[in-house]
Amino acid sequence: MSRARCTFKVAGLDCAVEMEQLRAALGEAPGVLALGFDLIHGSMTVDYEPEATSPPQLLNRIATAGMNASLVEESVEGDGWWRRNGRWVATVGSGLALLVGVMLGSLSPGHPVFEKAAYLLAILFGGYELFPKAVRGLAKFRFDIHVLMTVAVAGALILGQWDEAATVAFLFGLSEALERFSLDRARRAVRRLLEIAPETAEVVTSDGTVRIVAASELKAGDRVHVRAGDRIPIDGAVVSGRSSVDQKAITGESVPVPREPGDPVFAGTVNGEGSLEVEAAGPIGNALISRIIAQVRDAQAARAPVERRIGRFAAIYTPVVMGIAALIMIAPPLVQIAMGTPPGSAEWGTWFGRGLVVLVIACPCALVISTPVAIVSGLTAAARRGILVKGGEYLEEFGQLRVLAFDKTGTLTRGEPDVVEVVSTDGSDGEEVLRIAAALGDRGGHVLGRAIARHARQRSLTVPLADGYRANPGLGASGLVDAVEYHIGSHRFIDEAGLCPPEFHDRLGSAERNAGTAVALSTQSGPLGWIRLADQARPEAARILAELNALGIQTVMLTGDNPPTAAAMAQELGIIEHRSGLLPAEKVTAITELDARHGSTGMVGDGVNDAPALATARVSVALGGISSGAALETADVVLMADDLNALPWLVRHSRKTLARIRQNIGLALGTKALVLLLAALGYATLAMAIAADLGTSLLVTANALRLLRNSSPDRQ
Ligand SMILES: Nc1ncnc2c1ncn2[C@@H]1O[C@H](COP(=O)(O)OP(=O)(O)OP(=O)(O)O)[C@@H](O)[C@H]1O
Ligand SMILES: [Zn+2]
Repeated sequence: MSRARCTFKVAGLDCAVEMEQLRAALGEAPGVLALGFDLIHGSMTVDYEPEATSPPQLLNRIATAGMNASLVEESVEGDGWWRRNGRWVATVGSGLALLVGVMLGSLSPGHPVFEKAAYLLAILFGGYELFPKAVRGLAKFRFDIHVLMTVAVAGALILGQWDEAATVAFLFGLSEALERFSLDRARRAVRRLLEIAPETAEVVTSDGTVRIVAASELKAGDRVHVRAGDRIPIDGAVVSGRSSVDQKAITGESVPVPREPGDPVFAGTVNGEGSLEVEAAGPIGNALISRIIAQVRDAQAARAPVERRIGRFAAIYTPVVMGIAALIMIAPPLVQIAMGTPPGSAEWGTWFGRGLVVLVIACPCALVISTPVAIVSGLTAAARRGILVKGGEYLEEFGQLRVLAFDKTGTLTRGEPDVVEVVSTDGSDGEEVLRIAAALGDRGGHVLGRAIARHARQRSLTVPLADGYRANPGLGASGLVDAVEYHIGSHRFIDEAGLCPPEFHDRLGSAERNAGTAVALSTQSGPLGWIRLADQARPEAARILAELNALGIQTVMLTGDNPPTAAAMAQELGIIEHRSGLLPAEKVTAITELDARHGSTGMVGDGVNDAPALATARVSVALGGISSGAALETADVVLMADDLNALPWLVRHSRKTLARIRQNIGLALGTKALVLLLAALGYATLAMAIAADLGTSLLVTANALRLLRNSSPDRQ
């Protein structure tokens, strides 16, 4: 069981009452081991089992107790030198004792007592964690790895094979130590993300002097001075200065973004050529980088389906092999007896020994440990490239993806449409159409509406206020301006409302064949005109779609936009399949149908209109996690950068992760089969069996950890 500690700053924690409330909320929570309070600084430390809970879950519990807290600090393995190093000390001790035992055994006169004492020491050191675990397992009638290995050690002792028993105990201790080490290594790699944020900050005080403060002490409103070339210590907004900032730490892309007063900046990113003054948005615990790390940690804690499958397999495999071992121990001597050998001279010892070897082979170590290491390494490598994958299951799903559906506006296009034409049915210059459309656009959050409102202001029109705004997702919106009811939306919208007379229908139809999206404006009595807006394809979109196709992934565009616009955009992007005029519910049907026809279908979208379709897809992907907090919370996969570049890498990376897992399973099972064969033929010793297991464990773990290197962020 591992132990971790984190520290929370709790608002209003200054007397015993709050302390008791927190005790009540957290004391009995799963995975919580101990609570500590510091009333002077208003902070609380929680010791917990990282397998059972996580800081975000703890934060939720604190929130349900009605208190507001933020994460200040966490350390993965609890403190204490022994806790971190005890296992290694014991393993080294066991190895040394084993060595002494072997040397004493090879001396010609022999010192049986000292020799046995040395082996006993090796057994105790090697098994100091193993034996108690076995006892606990047995008490619950659970025949796990620990029981297996303990039986093997005890069996060897019964046979008088002290050296074998000591070797088994030592090697098992070593493999457990290595297993923890590799998992910790993969997990800690995430911490390096946090470590990129500086520990101290220069705070500008009200009298203009600069004070050095620990980054963990910063709070909302603090003015922080960031020198040229330094890392930014906190999330916030630039209040003075001009510079460019390298956001690679978060987005994985090192294209500097220009920053000036009003622009947001993030902890851990690197300030460029100019110095900046930044107003902190909140404590470091709420910073984007901290939230990313919390998400990655949660993702690491969740078991991927492939891990569960292997767990289920091991749960069958282990007892089956135990049964075979028992059979090998008893059956051949019984056969000998049946053939007439007197029971006393049947070869009990030989077969007991062979059975023990099989028992050790039953240990599914290599099989069980390699997969979590691969998944955790895979998630971490992705996070280091600015790709947040919310769990091993999505990595697995991405590796098997057949179809990727894309929303159009804001995903394949920039999502910043410009008004290119305003047409009024009364033949005027369309200012009235624009004013009313802008009034409605001001009310809703729709990209097109906002673009119309922006355009009206650029033309210095006064935009009236609209009342009673109602959105009709995927179609349009309605509202009152100066007590008159207006409808704005797609051609389909006014057609279905019966507000599209034939002559207007034809004119609008031919306007729609031009580039862009035409949005019609109408009253209850008929259409007033339309506004055509053009959005540009993202510069990287066509290239990325081609790359995905080359990887064997079919790309589909799903849009609520009208057919001619959609067709033109599809042609420009080289996307083969597209479906247009879809309402949100029809996008859901499209996803279900694609999934049934072609296999695993994922979707990339902005989550506003597409939330139902995104939820239906096997994996949902959101872009621009750095600019939209909502994306960070809802999508299964978040590309922190606001572009599509990470997608092909993620496909290759997920496939690589799955391939590593498959290689590892093959290697582990292959070795086991080989040793089993040798054991059946009587060629394998106990120590050989466990050494093979350890060797395979090492190999597969190293193979899994190699995925971490896949993140070398400079390749684009
Ligand atoms: N609030 C609105 N104001 C104006 N037009 C709207 C509004 N809502 C929907 N529409 C119309 O309905 C069409 C489809 O709606 P919407 O863009 O919301 O769907 P979508 O599927 O998200 O589109 P896309 O695939 O382009 O992102 C738009 O092209 C527009 O003509
Ligand atoms: Zn019409």
